Amino acid sequence: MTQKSAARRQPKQPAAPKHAARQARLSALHLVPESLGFALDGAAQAVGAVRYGTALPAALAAVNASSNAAHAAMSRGAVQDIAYRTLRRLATADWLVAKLVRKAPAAHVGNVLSCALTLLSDDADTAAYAPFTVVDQAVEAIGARREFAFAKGLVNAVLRNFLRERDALLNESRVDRVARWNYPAWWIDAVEHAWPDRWQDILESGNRQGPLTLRVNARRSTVAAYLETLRAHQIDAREAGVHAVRLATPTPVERIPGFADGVVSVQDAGAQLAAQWLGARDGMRVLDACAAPGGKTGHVLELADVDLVALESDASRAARIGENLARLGLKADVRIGDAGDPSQWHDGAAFDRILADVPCSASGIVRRHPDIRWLRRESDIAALAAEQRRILAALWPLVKPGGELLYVTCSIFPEEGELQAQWFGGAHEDAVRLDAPGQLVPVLAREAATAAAERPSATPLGQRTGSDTDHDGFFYARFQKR
Ligand SMILES: C[S@@+](CC[C@H](N)C(=O)[O-])C[C@H]1O[C@@H](n2cnc3c(N)ncnc32)[C@H](O)[C@@H]1O
Repeated sequence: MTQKSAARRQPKQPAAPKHAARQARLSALHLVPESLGFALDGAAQAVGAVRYGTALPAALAAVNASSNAAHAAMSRGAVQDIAYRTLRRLATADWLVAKLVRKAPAAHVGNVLSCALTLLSDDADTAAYAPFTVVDQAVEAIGARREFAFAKGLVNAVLRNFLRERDALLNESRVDRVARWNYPAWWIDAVEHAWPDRWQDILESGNRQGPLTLRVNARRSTVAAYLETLRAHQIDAREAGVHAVRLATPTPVERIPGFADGVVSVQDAGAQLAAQWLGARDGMRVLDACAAPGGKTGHVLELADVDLVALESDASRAARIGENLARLGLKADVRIGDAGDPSQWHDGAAFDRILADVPCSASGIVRRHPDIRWLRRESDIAALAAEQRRILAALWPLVKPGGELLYVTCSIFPEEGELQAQWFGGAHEDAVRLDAPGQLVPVLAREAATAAAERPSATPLGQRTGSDTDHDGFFYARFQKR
């Protein structure tokens, strides 16, 4: 491949690149499981599966399941890290592949190239591997698959050519809007339309790795006491909300003091506002209408002794509610059913509080789930908005007079946020809209001061929300029934 021939090809868009035309079954892999080559091969398989519509956690589980248990244990962390990095920069990587390879390569070869190019695009201070190691191991990874061994020379040449012109190529890729921002074009347009003053920061923050935030179980400890515990374990952390503590460096949960015993749970600071704003008090009857895996259910139960029904439509996900509550030593009445059809599961008794954490695009949590942007379609947003309305309309009659419903989405699209709240208020004469956090958008550090000023300073319970702003994107609206 020559410079000239590379220049002849136009870069392509990422969602369904030609090199992902068909996902082939792979031959046996002969590589050392601790090697970067083994991890690149696994990450390439996971990225390939995401291109075909599989969610990244399921794709990674399938990759691990395809190795023997010992090999999977050795490579799991590196495979995951490379797959996450690549999906955050998939459009840039695909642009580079299209630019540097004359004829679209086989799907697996293209995916190995995308993973390797992502690692080589990292700045020196954040790069996980030395460039020569990445090139060498990508070639090894391709050579270790019998059916792709012919492409070793191609992979070697593409990666070396990239390194020779790295900065110029990366600069050139930024001219392409999709390659620059690493989201589908419709997503970029939607964020720009909704947030004309801060769309670039929102997109950029979605490409950073989210922090690890913990929720301190109010029945077991306090933020101040738990920070002391962390200090004693030499773990650097800071307060990030009323019950929230953020670790300076993400740490596996097995190494987090008290996690196994339910002293803390992993939960984003933005998600922790749900239980606070729901304001459930001892003795109340509460419905968590879309409950799995039970993150917010656990928080509500940590804050008050309530009679809580945890509803979930997906039986396999519902099982996780029980697992999470067991770790916390808490109990709920878990029911399987459609929140939009109470006749399936409702016993007729009304609720003082309903938490409606409805299914949504998850556009607010892309920094933790970089696959979401590539899995969603533009048409999903209208379909999800219709589903959210169906669920809200069905839940409202179950709220007691004087009771409250808290509507929550982890979305930054107004169609799933403020526009839904306005529709709900207009469609329900007996609904009074109360104070609530409204739309929280994930922001970069330099925007944090502005965002802190915009945030409400107190919850309805008079608690501080904390001045922290490094949270995922959420929307909150609260309604009281007259
Ligand atoms: C945003 S997640 C909930 C997260 C959960 N509240 C937490 O904090 O851990 C939405 C959940 O709603 C479930 N769901 C989707 N449609 C539903 C429906 N019609 N009725 C009940 N649950 C539904 C999904 O399976 C998913 O588990």
